Amino acid sequence: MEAFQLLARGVTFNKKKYEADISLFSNGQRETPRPVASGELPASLDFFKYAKGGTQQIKTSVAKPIEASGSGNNQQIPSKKRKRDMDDSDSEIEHYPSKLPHRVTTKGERVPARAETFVEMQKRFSIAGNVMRNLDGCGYSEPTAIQTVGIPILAEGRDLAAVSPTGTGKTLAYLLPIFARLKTPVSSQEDRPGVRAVIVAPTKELAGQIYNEAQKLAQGRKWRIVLFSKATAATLKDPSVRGKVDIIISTPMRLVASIQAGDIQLDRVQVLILDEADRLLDPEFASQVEEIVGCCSNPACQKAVFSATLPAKAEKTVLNMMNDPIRVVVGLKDTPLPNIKQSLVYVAQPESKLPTLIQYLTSPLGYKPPVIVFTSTQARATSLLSELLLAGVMNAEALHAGLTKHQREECVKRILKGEVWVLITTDVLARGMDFGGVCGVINFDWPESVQSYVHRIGRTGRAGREGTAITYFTDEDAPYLKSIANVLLQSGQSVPDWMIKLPKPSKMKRKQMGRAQREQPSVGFKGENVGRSLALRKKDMIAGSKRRAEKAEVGSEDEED
Ligand SMILES: Nc1ncnc2c1ncn2[C@@H]1O[C@H](COP(=O)(O)OP(=O)(O)OP(=O)(O)O)[C@@H](O)[C@H]1O
Repeated sequence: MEAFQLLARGVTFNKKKYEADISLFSNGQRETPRPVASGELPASLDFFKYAKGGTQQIKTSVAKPIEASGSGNNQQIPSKKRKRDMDDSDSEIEHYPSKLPHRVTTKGERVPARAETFVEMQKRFSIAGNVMRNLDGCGYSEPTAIQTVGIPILAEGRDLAAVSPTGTGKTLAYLLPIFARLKTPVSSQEDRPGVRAVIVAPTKELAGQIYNEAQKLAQGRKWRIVLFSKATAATLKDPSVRGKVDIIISTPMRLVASIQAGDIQLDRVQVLILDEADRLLDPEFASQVEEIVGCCSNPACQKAVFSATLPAKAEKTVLNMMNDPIRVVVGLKDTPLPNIKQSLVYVAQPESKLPTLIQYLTSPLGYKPPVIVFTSTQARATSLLSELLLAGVMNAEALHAGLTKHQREECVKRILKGEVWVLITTDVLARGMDFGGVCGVINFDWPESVQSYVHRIGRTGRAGREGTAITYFTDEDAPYLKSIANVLLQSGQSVPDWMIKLPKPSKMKRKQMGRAQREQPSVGFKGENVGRSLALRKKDMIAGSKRRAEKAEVGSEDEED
């Protein structure tokens, strides 16, 4: 069957009409890789001989949505885990906005009372009328769980470490209190204290998205919100310009470059937010973030961190930076919401991933666009795009850190306009990005960590919508299955018994796996193996794309960050 798929690549073929002929290639048996979440242990994976012991499914019940009254059911969670989280908590509440039940655990001294509606928040925290109208304009009628709890905490000036699943509205949970705390735009104040709030995010794309959200809320008033780039950083060198800035949104590297050049001071910052905090504490960013935190030297500076995942070590670090903090966890840590239907698909060999994906994307039954496909490296994203285009997959694009700023921005615009059906990317887009209505995520390459898995699949199933997440795994990935299988189990999905019984890979093995993922060769057969005419088409396509990239380059002003 695979041979048939390879030979037929790039050819439009009515598979339904010639079903009988196709079946000749499959030797009467379909070898199509299949989801194993509900299946048996593939013989080649039975390293530990679990198959004999049966492949009984573990099935935890999926949380039932609770009624708007808010009385009711907890998400079903393994009892051991539930106990651990409850021991942690000072209070436990449930919330239901966006159609999903959420269990909320808070820990800390004198936790401010939650606010059930935006109107209640306006009354308690004197939120400006225009911000309320803008909320309405965005279609936000009731707060999500993290908003009901997080907004009062921040609006009352407390430090906060918040963990809430992907797509549950964390951005608004910190933007709204910033506007409440800053009260009036700096331009209407006499002393022009400048830069009063700083939001740090790990990628330019995410910083840009937060900026757009902040602008939507700020409409109608003279808030000065700056998305930090080389160009804006240059204009802020002038103290009279800087003095009029309310909020800066930046990646760590860009902000630190300005701090080190003496072009910006953060000593009057009143609110510092670290979005995707655990990522910001990775070695790549940690020293820069430390420097930013150190420069926000105002003793009254309020600090808050947000993420869908916060491993224990990162949590300890952030809590140490804070003053009398409150910790909030919505749902279970590191656990996707049950509205994302997850499956693990066994594909045996790395070479089988491509035909499996092509079959999925060209199936006569169709798939629901748009989908996001994650690869482990930029080179694999680029080569996978070439292969998909050759196979006739429509409206596919690749977006990764190897593109210029202009190319990345243009691609994001096309995604937001709905012009991209298949977006191939790397972990650069795994966190925070909110492309409304993404129907599915495909992990073409195995994610390097549980956190990466949770954030990748969180690009779908946002704001209470449904989504699907498919993860391919090969024989080589099998030793790392257990941790992801546990995530599925914890979020209420079916997982075969043998997966849970697999031994946990050591730290050393996990490191090796990360290296192996990054060292994978390009995807596909590099032209010469798929026939001369296809190779020529591929060459033309690459030349065309280079020409377009060069053309785009002319218009681009700032390629850094
Ligand atoms: N109160 C609300 N009512 C309806 N939709 C909302 C509300 N708050 C936020 N949203 C929408 O929910 C979506 C997800 O929000 P957001 O991007 O802030 O999620 P997040 O929790 O930060 O996710 P991630 O962990 O992936 O960064 C956005 O499209 C946003 O517009």
